Amino acid sequence: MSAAMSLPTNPVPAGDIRDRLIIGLDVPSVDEARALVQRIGDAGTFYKIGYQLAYAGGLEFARELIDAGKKVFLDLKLHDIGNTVEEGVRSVARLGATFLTVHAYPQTMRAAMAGKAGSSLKILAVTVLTSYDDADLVEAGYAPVPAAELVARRAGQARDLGVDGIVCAAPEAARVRSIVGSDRLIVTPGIRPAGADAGDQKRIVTPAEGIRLGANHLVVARPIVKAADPRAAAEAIVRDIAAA
Ligand SMILES: O=c1ccn([C@@H]2O[C@H](COP(=O)(O)O)[C@@H](O)[C@H]2O)c(=O)[nH]1
Repeated sequence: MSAAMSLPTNPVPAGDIRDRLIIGLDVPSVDEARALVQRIGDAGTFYKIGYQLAYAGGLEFARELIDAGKKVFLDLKLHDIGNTVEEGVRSVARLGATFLTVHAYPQTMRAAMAGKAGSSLKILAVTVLTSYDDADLVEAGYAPVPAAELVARRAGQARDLGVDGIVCAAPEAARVRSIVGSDRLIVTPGIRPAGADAGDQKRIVTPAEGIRLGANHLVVARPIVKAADPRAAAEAIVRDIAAA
C-alpha cells in the first residue's frame, strides 16, 4: 500500500500539551468549581462545563474562566428541533467557548453548524454516550446494533456535514479517525487512570491508551474532581499523555 493510501495519521495538536486534557467541572456550584480551578492552578488549561454546573450558574462562570485565559468546553449536548438548536448555538457562540456538544443526529448537527457560522466555536457531535453498551442501545429502542457500528455511522454523517469534531469512546477512536480523517477532532470521555473506578462508564481506557488510539483531547472528571489532590491527579494524567 502506498503512503498516500494509508490511513490518516493522528494529528497532534500544536501548542500546550496540557490542552489535551479537558477537566470536567462536575461539581454542584460555581464556588466549588472556582475553588477546584484554583487548586489545580496551571496544571489545568481546558475545562468542561456540563449539566450539573451549567444549570447552577456555570455559563456565567464560563466567562470568568475564559477571561482568566482558560479554554472552555460547554458540554450541553443539545438536541431539539432545528430552529431551536440553531438559535441556541448562536447564543452559545457569543460566550467565547472553544467547544460545544450536540447529539449526532443529522438535523441537529446541520442546525448547529448554521448557528455557529462566523464564530470560532467548534461543534462536537456526541455519537454514542460512553456509558452505553450494545444492551443499552437495545433498551433505548434501537434495532440490535453494536455501539461501535452506530458510532461509525454517526461519525460519517458528522464528517459529511462538516462538523468540527466527534465525541466517542476511545476504543472506537481509531476507526473514527479512519472515517473522519486528520482534520477533525476526536474527543474521548471514559478515561480512567490505571486502577481508577469506572463508575458508570462502560467503554474505558487509560489516558495513554486514549492518546495512542487517536484522541486529540481526553475528558476526565471524577478521577480529578474527587481526588485528594486534584492538581497532582491532573499532572499525572498530563505526564501519561506526554509519554503515550
Ligand atoms: O459520551 C459521553 C459524553 C460526555 N461525557 C461527559 O464526560 C465526563 C466524564 O466524566 P467522568 O467522571 O470522567 O466519567 C462527564 O461530564 C460526562 O457528562 C461522557 O462521559 N460520555
